[in-house]
Amino acid sequence: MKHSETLFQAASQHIPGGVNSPVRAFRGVGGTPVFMRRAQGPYLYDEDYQRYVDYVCSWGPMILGHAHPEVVEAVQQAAAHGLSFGAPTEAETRMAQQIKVHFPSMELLRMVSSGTEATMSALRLARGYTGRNKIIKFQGNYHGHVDALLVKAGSGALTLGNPTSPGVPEAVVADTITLSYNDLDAVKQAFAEYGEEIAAVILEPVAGNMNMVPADAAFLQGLRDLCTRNGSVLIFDEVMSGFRVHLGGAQARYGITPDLTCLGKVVGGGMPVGAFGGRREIMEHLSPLGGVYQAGTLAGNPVAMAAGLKTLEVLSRPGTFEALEATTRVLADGFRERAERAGIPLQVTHMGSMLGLFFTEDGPVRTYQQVVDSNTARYGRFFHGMLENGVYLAPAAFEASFVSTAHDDDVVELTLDMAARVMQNLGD
Ligand SMILES: Cc1ncc(COP(=O)(O)O)c(C=O)c1O
Ligand SMILES: N[C@H](C=O)CCC(=O)O
Repeated sequence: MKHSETLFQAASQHIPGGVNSPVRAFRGVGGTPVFMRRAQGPYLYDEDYQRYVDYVCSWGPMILGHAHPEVVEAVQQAAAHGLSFGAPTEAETRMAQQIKVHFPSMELLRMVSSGTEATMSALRLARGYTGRNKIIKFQGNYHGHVDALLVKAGSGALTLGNPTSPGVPEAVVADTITLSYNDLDAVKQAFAEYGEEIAAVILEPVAGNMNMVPADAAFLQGLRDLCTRNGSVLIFDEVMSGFRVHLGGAQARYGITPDLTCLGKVVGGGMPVGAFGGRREIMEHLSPLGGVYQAGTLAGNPVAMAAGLKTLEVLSRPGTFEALEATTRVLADGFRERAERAGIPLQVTHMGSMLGLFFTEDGPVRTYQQVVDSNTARYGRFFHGMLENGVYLAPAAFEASFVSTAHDDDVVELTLDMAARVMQNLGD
């Protein structure tokens, strides 16, 4: 950690908290963030030449593992033809077509440069389309740092104790109604009170920013029905769950179709990309067809499209997703079994290639309250024990873990051996 410590001190002189995104600062688990110098397959290598099995996967995007040779080659080829044109390219159409193969509900879609842009734009569009202002979101869900959605948010906002951010004017969040995840009665009540004023309901259909909590199918179906009945737009934020819980995201997994979908992470293959799209009738309200303005200098960037397209192509090969899901299941079962043997109460959630670890007896975990009541101090000790043994988990108790196609049986076995070792000395 010697070099990481020096680098962190230097970074802290110039960058707030020494990091360009807060959860990286390790405040959720204590200690000094590990500075990485390279990554390959399932491994990260730090500045002190330590190797780690990586379950952060850059917070989701690296679904094929790091520096996948086909993706790197595609990026190199695209870069050699120019980094950005600010004009349309054929690759953008191919990307839209490729996404629609898996997400047919996205009849029209637009590329942006981050998940935050995707949710921000979807929200504006929903409001422009309905002519209404109020929106419903859920506690512990995180949709990027969009002002109107930084209310009782998950991820770093929750970890760092600022789920509702200072700097967001009250007027901006006056129309944000925040409810409990998986609590359909609360949503029914809100619709009973505000029905005709509600522009949109936005949620993570599999929440990955309060660790990993799947929505109940009845909850999602209930939201679908309420939105349809009240003329509100149902937005699935699948920035994280897209291509992760199923190639077609949570909407394919649950068989419930939203009006708008937000994507990010995997769709960019490690490059800064997001996308939003949905019903044609709604999407046609976007400029230049309609009046709802949305734009981006680097939107549809050719190098990013190349990375995303190749990632989706490799991921779509027969058997690839199924194998990834099977690996995740072995890992989840293994964590459960090792914890049981060590007498440590642990709840494990998993779906597709996402996984959640909660140190609590209170399962299955379905609510925000269960998440925040879990033993986060113990998670911190587990995190550091695993780190010392060469396994890099999320440096915060409120983040999901991710598996890639590069995580093979040996890597999983090694991870579970280390987990068994660390659980021997985990304390209370
Ligand atoms: C579900 C979800 N939505 C939106 C975002 C925002 O994406 P980005 O960080 O690319 O802006 C994230 C991650 O940060 C996310 O997990
Ligand atoms: N949970 C966040 C996104 O999914 C983590 C990424 C970040 O905030 O840096």
